[in-house]
Amino acid sequence: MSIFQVPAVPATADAELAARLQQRIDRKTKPLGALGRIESLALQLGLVQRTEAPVLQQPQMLVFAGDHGLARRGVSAYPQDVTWQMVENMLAGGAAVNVFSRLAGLGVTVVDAGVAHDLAPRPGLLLRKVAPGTADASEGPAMSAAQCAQALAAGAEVLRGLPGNAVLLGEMGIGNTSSAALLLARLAGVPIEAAVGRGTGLDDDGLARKRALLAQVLARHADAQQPLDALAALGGFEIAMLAGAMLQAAHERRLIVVDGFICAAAALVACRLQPAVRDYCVFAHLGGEAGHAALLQALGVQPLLQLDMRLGEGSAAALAWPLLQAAVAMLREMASFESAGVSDSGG
Ligand SMILES: O=C(O)c1ccc[n+]([C@@H]2O[C@H](COP(=O)([O-])O)[C@@H](O)[C@H]2O)c1
Ligand SMILES: Cc1cc2nc[nH]c2cc1C
Repeated sequence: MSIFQVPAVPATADAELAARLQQRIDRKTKPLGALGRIESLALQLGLVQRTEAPVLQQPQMLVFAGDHGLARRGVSAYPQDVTWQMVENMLAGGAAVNVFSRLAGLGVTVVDAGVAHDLAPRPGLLLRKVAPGTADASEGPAMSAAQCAQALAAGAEVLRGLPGNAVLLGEMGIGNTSSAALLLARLAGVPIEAAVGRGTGLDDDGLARKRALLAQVLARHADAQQPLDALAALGGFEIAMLAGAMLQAAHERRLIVVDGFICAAAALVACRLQPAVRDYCVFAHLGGEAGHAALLQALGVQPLLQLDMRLGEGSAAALAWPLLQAAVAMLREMASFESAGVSDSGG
């Protein structure tokens, strides 16, 4: 059976560097703290890169796609075929993630983590399919332990081969808000009713059915308490690959921009395995999916944006990217009170 070796993740904490970064930020020509979250972002980027002058090099947008056995149980407002159809749309450049990534100057790579359809090889697509979709988690584990380890390792491997020092992570998978909600309930103890949302747009009856089914699924896998056991039992392949990619990215001290609810659930898995992963993550937004706020709270993080989005794909990560660029530019290019000859009455 394949085993996934959880990579070591160095802590970013460095009190001396943090003090120097804060001093540098405070000497910029602005009232103390006036750039708000851009300032804390700049501090985080400096600590991740261990420098007072961070730089963002060759950022990569990766979209992990996978299908879910649970989708056959009516947990989504859309049919499973939308997963591969949207992958085709992404490869043709027509999805929201493509449009927003183009605006931000980011290339998009799609990773087939387990789509239930054969995708023809072509540029921009990495074929890493573990299986054509997970098993139905209401009947048994979504993945075997070996499949789960394979997916984690494949996610890490995708990262290992990548240039640059920043990755933006998104996903596509009809039914994957169910896996994300189940992981939130299991790994953070959030009541399943609060963790489950409308996903792609279930109506009230659909939401009630989804809640009832996922409560049963959670009870069925009551023994899967440890992060990797929970991940295998509850799915899915794209979430496991995302978690593996995050662990490897943090191991390599790369910055990670986490997209929406499902990506944040993958971050929860990664952080339960290696808590220091959180220091490398920027959480792009708080979206409209019901459990998203509880998930970010469980992680102890603040999102950058709040735009009522609930699309996934990496769309919000692409929108957040210019804010990271702004944080770096502020540190590197903005004048200080001394260099600009501006009076500093701030003490
Ligand atoms: O990332 C989010 O916050 C988000 C919230 C709701 C839905 N989605 C997307 O919608 C799909 C999952 O929704 P569902 O209803 O099929 O579970 C999947 O392709 C996700 O990318 C994504
Ligand atoms: C059309 C569509 C696009 C998506 N992008 C991410 N999840 C999605 C779900 C649907 C249904």
